[in-house]
Amino acid sequence: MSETLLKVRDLRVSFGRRPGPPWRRATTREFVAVDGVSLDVGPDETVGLVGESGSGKTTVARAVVGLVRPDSGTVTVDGHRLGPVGQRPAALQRAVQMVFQDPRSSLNPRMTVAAIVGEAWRTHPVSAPAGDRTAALHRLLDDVGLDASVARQHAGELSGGQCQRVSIARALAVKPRLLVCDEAVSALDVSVQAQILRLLVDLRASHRLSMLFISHDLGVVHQIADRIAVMRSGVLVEQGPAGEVLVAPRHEYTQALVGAALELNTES
Ligand SMILES: Nc1ncnc2c1ncn2[C@@H]1O[C@H](COP(=O)(O)OP(=O)(O)OP(=O)(O)O)[C@@H](O)[C@H]1O
Repeated sequence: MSETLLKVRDLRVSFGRRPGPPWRRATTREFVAVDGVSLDVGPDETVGLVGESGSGKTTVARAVVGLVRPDSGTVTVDGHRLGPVGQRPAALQRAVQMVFQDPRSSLNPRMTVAAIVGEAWRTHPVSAPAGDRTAALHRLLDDVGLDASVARQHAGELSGGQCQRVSIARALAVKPRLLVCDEAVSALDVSVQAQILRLLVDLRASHRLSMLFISHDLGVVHQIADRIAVMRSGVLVEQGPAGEVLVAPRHEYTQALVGAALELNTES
């Protein structure tokens, strides 16, 4: 096993049409959303990826989980290079799981919680419990702070916070090594946000998880990240230990972000 769990190197992702025939080139400009991003996440480490809206954070996350194909650069987990979803060996696909921003739209409202977790086990049979599945499901729900009775409920009947707990349970069901959380608490009320954040901090320790935790909110990232990486306009402008980045930011953009977060804090 390598020292670094996730290694992203020189990642570049663009959107838009590729240059077409020479006579149309002027109308087929690409948009570079992520340009030359390199970052590492170590075992048991949480890295916070911050930056304003549109800076490219989600695109980095989607490239890490294989939902967008980079133009160039590499993503490796434990030294194994990851291709797009569907082309990854099952063990690697299982190793990296994502928790999305809006739990209501990432779960099928007509499925029961038991069926949602069961589907994860069907997709990754090696992680399915060998013995009593109901008991395993109840343990998993307990891990994420949900009562066993929730298993029979449909996702559409649950609150936003409960849905996010189910999303986390679904991710944990396949025993990942790295959880990519993309604005995982942003859509929730402030009090629920704090509960889910607490849950993620606890699970990180109890399940020995590494995390790439994406948020536009420095205050939230401050509560969970060991290291912080700052993105602006598709480029990583600064990264370092959370304490250093927050207390003594070097890049002027990070200084502005920290200043704005402090201002919000004193206003509230
Ligand atoms: N599928 C896509 N097609 C075209 N452009 C895209 C696509 N996905 C993202 N983009 C663009 O890439 C840029 C980066 O978007 P991204 O969602 O990665 O930023 P972000 O930092 O996560 O922002 P937010 O917090 O608002 O989601 C944006 O300008 C966005 O409009």
